[in-house]
Amino acid sequence: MKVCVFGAGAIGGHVAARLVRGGAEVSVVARGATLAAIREKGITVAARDAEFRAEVAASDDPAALGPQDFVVVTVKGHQLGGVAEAIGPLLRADTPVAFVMNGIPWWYFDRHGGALDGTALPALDPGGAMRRAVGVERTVGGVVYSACTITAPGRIEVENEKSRVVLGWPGGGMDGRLAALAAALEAGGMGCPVVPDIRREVWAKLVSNLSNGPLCLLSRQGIGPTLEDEAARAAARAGLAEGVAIARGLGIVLEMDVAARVEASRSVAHKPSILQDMEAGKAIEMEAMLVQPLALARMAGVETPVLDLLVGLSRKAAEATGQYAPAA
Ligand SMILES: NC(=O)C1=CN([C@@H]2O[C@H](COP(=O)(O)OP(=O)(O)OC[C@H]3O[C@@H](n4cnc5c(N)ncnc54)[C@H](OP(=O)(O)O)[C@@H]3O)[C@@H](O)[C@H]2O)C=CC1
Ligand SMILES: CC(C)(CO)C(=O)C(=O)O
Repeated sequence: MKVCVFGAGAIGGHVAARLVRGGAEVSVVARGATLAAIREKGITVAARDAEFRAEVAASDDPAALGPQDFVVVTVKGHQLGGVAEAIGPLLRADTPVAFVMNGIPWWYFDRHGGALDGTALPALDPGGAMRRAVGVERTVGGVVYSACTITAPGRIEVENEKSRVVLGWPGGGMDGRLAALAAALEAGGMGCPVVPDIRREVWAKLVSNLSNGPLCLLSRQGIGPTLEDEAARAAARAGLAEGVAIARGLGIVLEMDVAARVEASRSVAHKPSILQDMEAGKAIEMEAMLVQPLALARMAGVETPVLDLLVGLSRKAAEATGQYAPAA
């Protein structure tokens, strides 16, 4: 199976290396120092279960990699415009494209059903560029649980015990292509359940990003250290509860013990990717992960005073340093 991972950063590098271990023929679209390092010495993953190196074909030009059986996109939300421009040469008529990223995906209301079916989210897909370049027919939703940090170009450290990517077609269902990708990831040591309702998975993870992410941006510390503070834990519980309420307003009922989830997060030292980007002086992935969920809350008539404050202050902090990234 020929798979291309578009964006070989922390998550993309980890996924690509697991796919190699699982027997897939893997290439990556990468650039700059990451591309040079991967060409020279492959991708190194240091995880709890194994430390290993994986060789992949790498290029900054998708045309050099050619048509694929599957493409996995793992860039930051505000980098999708560049992907839409470049992805064409990787696609045959039937190549599925999985978007394995945090936040509300650009396709969220496609194949959604009901009154909101087909609602476009221009802040996540300006001008409909991704809809034109990829389209919903071949789009697969993805949610990733893997706490990754790049410690040198091409080297990724993974903090959590066992990583997993959850995949699902926006309209539900399963087919051989998804099964083959999932099997390769599983064989490489990364869990990969395929689920009938990927939007539920989006929200099940997003509620944590929404509450912990801004708190860590404001404290400039990892999740566990931030949650040592009792007031931060109270805010995290309130933020999580508001996230669950937004999901419910959109028709997704999450069975979640918010207090238990906050307690469990106290043992996670990881600095969320948005904090890693803030510290590195890079653009911060705020639109898909923080801003759009609150826009959807307004759409669903759900009030979110705690998240409004947390996200509002985080946005101000990012704007003050020129790191607020609207969609590309
Ligand atoms: N890191 C983590 O622990 C987790 C991250 N996530 C989510 O996963 C997604 C990916 O995050 P993460 O891996 O951390 O991000 P990274 O910034 O580490 O990786 C993205 C990579 O894509 C590259 N890229 C972007 N656009 C292009 C392009 N047009 N051509 C070539 N390369 C490109 C970037 O290059 P460059 O650096 O030059 O921009 C970068 O190397 C995000 O949605 C994030 O929220 C989810 C769970 C955990
Ligand atoms: C913090 C983590 C690993 C999950 O909550 C994440 O999604 C991120 O770093 O962006």
